[in-house]
Amino acid sequence: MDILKVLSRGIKSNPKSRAQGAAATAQLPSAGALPHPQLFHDPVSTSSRGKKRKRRGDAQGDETEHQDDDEDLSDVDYFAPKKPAAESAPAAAEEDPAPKKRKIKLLDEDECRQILRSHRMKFTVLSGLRQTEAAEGPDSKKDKKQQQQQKKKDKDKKSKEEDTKKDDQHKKQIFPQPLTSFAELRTTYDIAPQLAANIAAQGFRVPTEVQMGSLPLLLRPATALKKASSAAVDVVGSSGADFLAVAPTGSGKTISFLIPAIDGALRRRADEGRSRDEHVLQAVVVAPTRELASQIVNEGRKLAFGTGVRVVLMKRSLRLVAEELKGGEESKGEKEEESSGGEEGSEDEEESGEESEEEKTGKDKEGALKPPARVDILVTTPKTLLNFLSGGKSGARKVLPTVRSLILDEADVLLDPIFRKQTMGIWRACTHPDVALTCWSATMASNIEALVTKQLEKRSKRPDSSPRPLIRLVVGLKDTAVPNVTHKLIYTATEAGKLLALRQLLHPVSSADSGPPLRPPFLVFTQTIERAQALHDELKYDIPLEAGGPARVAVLHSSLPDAARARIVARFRAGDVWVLVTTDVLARGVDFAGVNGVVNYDVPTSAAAYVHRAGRTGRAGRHGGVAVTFYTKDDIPFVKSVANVIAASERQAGKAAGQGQGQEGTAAVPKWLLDALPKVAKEDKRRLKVRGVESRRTGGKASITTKSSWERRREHNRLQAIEASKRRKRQRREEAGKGDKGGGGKAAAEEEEGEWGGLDD
Ligand SMILES: Nc1ncnc2c1ncn2[C@@H]1O[C@H](COP(=O)(O)OP(=O)(O)OP(=O)(O)O)[C@@H](O)[C@H]1O
Repeated sequence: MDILKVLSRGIKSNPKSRAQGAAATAQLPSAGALPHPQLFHDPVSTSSRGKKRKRRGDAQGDETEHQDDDEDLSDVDYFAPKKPAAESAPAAAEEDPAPKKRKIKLLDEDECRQILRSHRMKFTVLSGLRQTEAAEGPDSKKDKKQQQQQKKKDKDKKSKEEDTKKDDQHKKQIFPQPLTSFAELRTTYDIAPQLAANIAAQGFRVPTEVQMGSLPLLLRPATALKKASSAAVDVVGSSGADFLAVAPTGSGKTISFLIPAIDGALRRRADEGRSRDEHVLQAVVVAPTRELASQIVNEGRKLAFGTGVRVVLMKRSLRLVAEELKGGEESKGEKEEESSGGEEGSEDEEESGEESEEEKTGKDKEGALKPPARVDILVTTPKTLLNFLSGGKSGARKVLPTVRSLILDEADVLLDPIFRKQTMGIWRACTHPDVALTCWSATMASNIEALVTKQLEKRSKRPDSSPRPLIRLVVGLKDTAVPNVTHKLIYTATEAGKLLALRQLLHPVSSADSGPPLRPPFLVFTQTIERAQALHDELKYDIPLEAGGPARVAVLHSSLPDAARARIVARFRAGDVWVLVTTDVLARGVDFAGVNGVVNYDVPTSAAAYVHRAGRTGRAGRHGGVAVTFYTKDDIPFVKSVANVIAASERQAGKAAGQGQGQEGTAAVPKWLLDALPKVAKEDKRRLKVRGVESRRTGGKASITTKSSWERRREHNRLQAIEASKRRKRQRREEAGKGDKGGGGKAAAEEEEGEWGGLDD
């Protein structure tokens, strides 16, 4: 078979297979209209509401039901019909008229409980309830008894584990109001009309689970908990809460933190009587990579359009309004500790050399210091902001006393040793006594939760701070599942075999070999930058020139300059790049809506890494995304955690792992394999997370190739020469055929084109 035919699959449509292709394409994440974004809709008894809720996927049914809900709660549907941004966000809506007093209909606690259960949302108060123990319900006596016994036992033992156990006694479940439609943001939670209009302009039909759960509590905690009977209510009602959300990848966490941040900035501007031109830094959003930070800025600007709230990306050249600390207000050790970089092996954001001198120094051409930037919401990577706060080599250390909200997106990695010192440095610089912390991720290890709890408790002991509980929302299974994605685990005996298997997957010789091909666009993850570069070198000649050639394959990693990274992301978003080879730098947060496939060329180094990488496809409820993971015998000791995530995801999706012979079920990881894979020792897990598979770091296995680069170049040049010669011949025949009455030249050209023929789906 002509290899070029195979490689060019999926490029040009073939009329014969067009109809067939259309049906298949409709299943792809990159195709079709905005899907139903809610992941869970379990049937529960809803007698009090008088309606049985439909299962997930029945978008029409859900919509009707939500519209009915809306009728109860509001007279205006702000979110339908969908209009273009400019139309639906008119300037007239800019000023917030005094909200009319209207009677808000809230759900009772039982109704809240049912809706939250149906969508698999669970709220737990993790800390901050000590002050209100007296007000607790029937369980409080039991809790107290247990506490006393525990106190006795623990008198002399002050280990961390015991602290955690003690904290467990304070965990309480609560049932706040869920947001059943976006219209409620205006009618019940009273957000500004312009902000509501901007949300409407996004065209979302229903809120996702994390939006249902978090928005009421973060916007108006007192309203959200008005009907709740827990002890947390009083505390939250008076001073709000710190918040930790664990929800699946692609479930809309970004707008869940941006809406309250913009609303908070608007409210304080009104309360303080400031004009639209006076900007005070109110919120800081920290994200681990520049790509994610830029994406958040874009989302923020869409939501803040016309409100006067400025959402700004932190750059080295940016000067913020900050308070300088006088000497002695902090220890030297602390300063040194915080300004140190990330750990070895981390794919964090190194400063790259593409900034101009002006940008680096923050001075203009005449050498004068630029005025401070006008910012309400700052989005930053940890190191860029910390560099500013630590004042460079000679400057004084600074703090940000006006910040009222610190938002950690991908909080578990920001609080992991890779970024911990930098993140903690930023947190310490937010010195307002009532600064609220919110943490967001699809994965959250218990040690990270414990760290947050401990830090918040420390802060709450400061004389000027008011008591605030820490509330956690978990949507679905904590840490372990990537619903909505089809998983494949593929074994190859050798590293070289892996490359062949990848090619097979991208360009299968026949569908019987490896199932349906992955369709562009897809992301391919490797363990190291070197391997990403090497794999890119291998794959770039795989796409024929007629289909775009090497430009269709790109590589992105943290050693590239900012501008190059931004360009590649833009080309991938635009569909110009089909295969993007990358490292874990793109594993978290980035939202490429149409990614059809994720290939873990190298096994992810932890279960969490798998969840985030696989979660680049199947976003916002989209179906049809595929996550393929290759493993070799070097990976076998570490594959169990990945296999466990896959098995949990498939259980959620209702796929069976066959038990015995002939009952293999439909699972990517059959039960026999799951049982056979060795358990990973804690120490191995830790080492793997930091360094990856050791054999891939240096030596023969670190490189990726089946041929030498000289051989590859020679092969590529040979193919190009053949193509050029064919083109020349074709042109000659066409020219000759112009005088030919029977059009023989054209026929010959068609015949020759037929050699390609395979651009058929
Ligand atoms: N209610 C909604 N309906 C439909 N699409 C939505 C809704 N909310 C957000 N989206 C879209 O879902 C996509 C994923 O959102 P987002 O990037 O916020 O996910 P995330 O939960 O932060 O994912 P990750 O954990 O990977 O960072 C975005 O394209 C966003 O525009």
